Amino acid sequence: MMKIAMGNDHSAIELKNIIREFVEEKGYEVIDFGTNSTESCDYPVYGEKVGRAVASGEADLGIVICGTGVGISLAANKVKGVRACVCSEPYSARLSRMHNNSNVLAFGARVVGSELAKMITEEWLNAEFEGGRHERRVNMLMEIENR
Ligand SMILES: O=C[C@H](O)[C@H](O)[C@H](O)COP(=O)(O)O
Repeated sequence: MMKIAMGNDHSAIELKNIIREFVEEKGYEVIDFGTNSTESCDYPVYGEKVGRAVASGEADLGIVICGTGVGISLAANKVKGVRACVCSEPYSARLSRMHNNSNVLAFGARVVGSELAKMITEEWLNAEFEGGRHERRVNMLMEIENR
């Protein structure tokens, strides 16, 4: 069973729970790194947790949610091996896997509604990396981490 690491800040608990259920219904196992408290917290903590879970192989993919998706995706992207992207619509979400082999999806709980978030998630999960010319470019991206 494929494992999805999920993380969010205080702004995104409700949406995280909706997406968690949606993803579980599709047959994925979710590792929930929180937060599950409505108390104000700091998104870098949860973005890093999800990034490390994906980079280490503990999870196959990750989904992170904060107010805009920006801060928590920046945090996940600081972890070596992570390619996180903020997507507010399904087309970019799909192409981020097909061309960029993204391994963490981010969106904003204050930006997208729950139905749009489900569509974004579904397109992303169903897409596959195309390889070919994109493989060279993704390898170039990852080489930046070694310089
Ligand atoms: O990129 C950052 C996120 O959107 C945060 O969710 C946001 O900055 C939190 O804002 P506040 O502390 O005002 O709820």
